[in-house]
Amino acid sequence: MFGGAHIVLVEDDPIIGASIVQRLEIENARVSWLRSAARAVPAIRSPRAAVDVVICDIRLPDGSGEEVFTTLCQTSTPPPFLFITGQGEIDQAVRLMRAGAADYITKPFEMGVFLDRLRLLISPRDEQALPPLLGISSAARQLEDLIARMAAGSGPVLVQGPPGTGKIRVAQRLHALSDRRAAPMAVVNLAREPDHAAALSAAVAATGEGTLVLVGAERLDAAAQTALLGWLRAGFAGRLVATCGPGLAGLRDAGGFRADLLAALSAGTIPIPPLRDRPGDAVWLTQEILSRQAAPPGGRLRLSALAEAALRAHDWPDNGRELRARVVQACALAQDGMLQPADLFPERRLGAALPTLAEGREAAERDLILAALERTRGQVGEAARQLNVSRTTLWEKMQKLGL
Ligand SMILES: Nc1ncnc2c1ncn2[C@@H]1O[C@H](COP(=O)(O)OP(=O)(O)OP(=O)(O)O)[C@@H](O)[C@H]1O
Repeated sequence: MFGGAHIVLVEDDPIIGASIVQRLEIENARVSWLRSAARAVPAIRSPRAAVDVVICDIRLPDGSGEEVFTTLCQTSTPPPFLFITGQGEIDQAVRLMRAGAADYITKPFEMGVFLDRLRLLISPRDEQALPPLLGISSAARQLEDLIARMAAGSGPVLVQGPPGTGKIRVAQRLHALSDRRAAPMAVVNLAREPDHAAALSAAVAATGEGTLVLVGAERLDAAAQTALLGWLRAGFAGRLVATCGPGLAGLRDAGGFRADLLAALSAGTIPIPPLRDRPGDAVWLTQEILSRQAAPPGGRLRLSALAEAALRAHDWPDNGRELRARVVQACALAQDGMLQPADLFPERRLGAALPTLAEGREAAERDLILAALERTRGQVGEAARQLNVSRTTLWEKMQKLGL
């Protein structure tokens, strides 16, 4: 019935808890059973696997289910909550429904009725048992819904976001969810292709009715831009998915990208926000990467509370790519089975080396360029004038710094 869905049960009564767990497991769910409010909050906030639904008793030994729900709401959009209430607690349950909880059921209940109510809360997307792609934040969930809806279409898609946010993963998910998934998916990384028009032409032929992924659309040279527009207008049988950084509109304004091609590409846009705006996803991605690392002899590494706070606070200029590199490095540095902030950010250890002059210059340039873009509301030409450099120089620096 539950197709591998991950259900969190917050229940202190050993008899009720055991009978619910047993029944849910028979129905093919994965259940995490927590017996107190104090354990429930962190387990739902930073789960090892995305949570599809939470079943929560209102009365807990160290607080109430309401406190668990409202604490989670302070930092994120929690998964659907089904509350279990006693006869006298219906007012509280109604209040929680108004605050966004999904449903409640009053004790004693028939197991069949309980399972039916639970099934309604597990969305069809989750029944496909697809693992989260970008994270568990509400922004990531909304993006995944958008990807699923776009997968049903056939027009070009532009996946736009800062470096290392997983744009190629999004393109792969679009292909995997579409009815083109049995056809080929060809990837052209423009940074590695000396002759863009020739690489595109070969990929168009190889794609057939499948998906053509164009990585780094802002690099597309003028001749290849014209050729690509021609293919799209002539009714290209496959589907084009292009990835790009946040500056494609600026490049168009500076005359470096065809406006008609950009309009055609951006009819369907998937904008990926930077990781620093989704701190919960940074913790989720860390847990994901840890769970895929070979476990050291003492057992799988755990994340200390300080390390979790450091992950949430970091700026992540290189997003998921940086996070992956830091976590892999931290696994080699960690001691006593626990990841600490200094394992993830060794450059912050006392006595760590100063940044090099080149790093310092790069950081100062980044700050100045960001300030100029903010002042000119993103107008590259005007920002270049204020910084006394040419538009091309500014554009190249923005590319290099991933702005
Ligand atoms: N949500 C994520 N889950 C797992 N890995 C991720 C995620 N986001 C980024 N990564 C990792 O970061 C790296 C970059 O991913 P990907 O190539 O898809 O990003 P991108 O946005 O296309 O990057 P760029 O624009 O810099 O080329 C990969 O190693 C990928 O595994």
